Amino acid sequence: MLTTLDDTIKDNIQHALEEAKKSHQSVIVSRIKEVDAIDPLHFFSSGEESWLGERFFWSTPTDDYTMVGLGNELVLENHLDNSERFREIEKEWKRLNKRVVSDHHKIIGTGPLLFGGFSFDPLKEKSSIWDAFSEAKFVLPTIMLTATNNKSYITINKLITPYDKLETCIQHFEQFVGENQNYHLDCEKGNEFASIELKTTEWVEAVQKATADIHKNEMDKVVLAREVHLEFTEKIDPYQLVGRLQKEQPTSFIFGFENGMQYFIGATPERLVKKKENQVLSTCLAGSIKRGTTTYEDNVLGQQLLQDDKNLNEHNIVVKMIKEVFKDCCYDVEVPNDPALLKIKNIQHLYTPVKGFAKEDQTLLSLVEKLHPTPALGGFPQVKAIEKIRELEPMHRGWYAAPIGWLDYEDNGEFVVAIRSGLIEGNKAALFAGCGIVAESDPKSEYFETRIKLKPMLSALGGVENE
Ligand SMILES: C=C(O[C@H]1C=CC=C(C(=O)O)[C@@H]1O)C(=O)O
Ligand SMILES: [Mg+2]
Repeated sequence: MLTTLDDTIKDNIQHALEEAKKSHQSVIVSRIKEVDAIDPLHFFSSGEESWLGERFFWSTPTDDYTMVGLGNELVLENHLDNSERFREIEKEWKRLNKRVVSDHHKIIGTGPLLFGGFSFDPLKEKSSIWDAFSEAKFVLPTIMLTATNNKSYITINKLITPYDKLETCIQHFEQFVGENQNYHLDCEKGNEFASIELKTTEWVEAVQKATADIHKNEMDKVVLAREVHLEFTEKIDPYQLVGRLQKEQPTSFIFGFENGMQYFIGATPERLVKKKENQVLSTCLAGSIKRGTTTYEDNVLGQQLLQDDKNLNEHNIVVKMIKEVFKDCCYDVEVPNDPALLKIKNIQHLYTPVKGFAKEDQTLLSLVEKLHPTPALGGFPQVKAIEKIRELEPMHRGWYAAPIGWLDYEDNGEFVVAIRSGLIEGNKAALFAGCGIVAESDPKSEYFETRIKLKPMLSALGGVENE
C-alpha cells in the first residue's frame, strides 16, 4: 500500500524509541499516506486472514467518513462503573505520546485514533451472550483505511514500548509496503434461518407495568427493549452483512466491531454526539411511524407523526434533556423549536438537531458520559428510568443502545447509539429493538414498532419478517 518507506518515518521511530526508553512509557508512531481509491468493504475483507476478530467498520450517512480498522495494535479496556469507565479511557488515551508522520496536511479521521464503545448499563447483571464485552473497550488499529472527500488514506500505527528494537519497528511499517488488493465481493443472499422471539409476553407485560408506573408519576418515560434470536443454516459473514446494510440503509451510520468470534453490527440513524474542534452536534431522535407504500400515504403518515401528542411527548422529553446538557457544556446552543421528519428505509422519526460550541473544559468523552443514556434509549428522569429497565426489561442490553464510535488524539470524533443492531456469532444472531414508553403508550402498537425497528437487520441478514 505504501510505495516506499522514507527516512522521516525511520527518524521518527528512532526518536520515539529514545523517548519511550527515557520516559519508561509507550509512544505511538503513526504513518499516514494518501493512496489510490480502495473499496472499504474489500479492505475489511482483506483483514480476514491476519486479523480475524480484530476489525472494525464505520461509515456515516453523509458519506463524509468511512473507516475500516484491521488489527488491535493497542486495546484500552475496563470494567468500571458509570462515569469512571469513560474517564479511564480518556486518561489512558491522553497519557500515550503520539508522533505522526504524514505526506499531506493532516485530515481528520486519519492518524492515531481509537474506535470502540461502551455497555449500556454496567450495573445490570451480565448474561452469557455479552460475556466477552467489557463496560468500555477501544482499539487503536494496526492499519486503517479512511475514505473521505473522495480520497483514501492509509494509517499504520505502531505502539513503541521501551523494550522494542529499532529493526522490528521498522519492519512493522515495511510489511505493508507494496501490498496488492484482490478481493471478491459476493453479496448474494440465500442463508435460510429460523427465528425465535424471546419473552414476548413478558415484554408486553413490562410495557403495561411501565405505563402504570408512569400514571403513578414514578417517571415520565422509559425505553423498553426486546430480543429476537435467529439461527441460520450457514455461518453469517460480517463482510456481506456490512455490505448489505450499507446498500440498504444509506441514510444510517453503519458500524461493525469484531470482538473475538463475535461481531456487533448495526445501522443506526441516531447520532449521540459529534465533535469537530470545538463544534458539537447531537441529534434528538424519538417518536416513530411506519413508511407508507405510496408517496401520498407516506406524507399522510409523516404529517400524522408531526401532530401526534404521544410521539411529540416521547420526542420532547429527549430534546429537553439534550438541550440542558448542551446549555451546561456549550455556548451558542441552537435548537429548532419544532421537530422535523427523518425518513429512513423502514421508518420515519421525529428529529431535532442540537448544535453548540464546547466550553474549554469539555471533551468528547465527557459529553458522551453526560448524554448517555438520553431519554431516547433510557428514559426520564434518567436514574429512575435505568432502574426500571433493570427491573422490567426481560433481556440484557450489553452494547445495544449504548455509545459506539471513534475519537482521535485532538479530541475530534463521533459517537452514535448502537440501535437497529445485532450480535452475531457463527450462524447465530441476536437482534434488539426498543421503544419509548410514555403515559399514552399502547403495548400492541409498541410491539408493532419494535418489529419495524428489527427490519434493517433482518433484511440485511437475508429475510424480512412477515407482518
Ligand atoms: C430504542 C430504539 O429506538 C429509539 C430511537 C428512535 C425512536 C424511538 C421510539 O420512537 O421509540 C426510540 O426511542 C430502537 O430502535 O431500538
Ligand atoms: Mg416510539
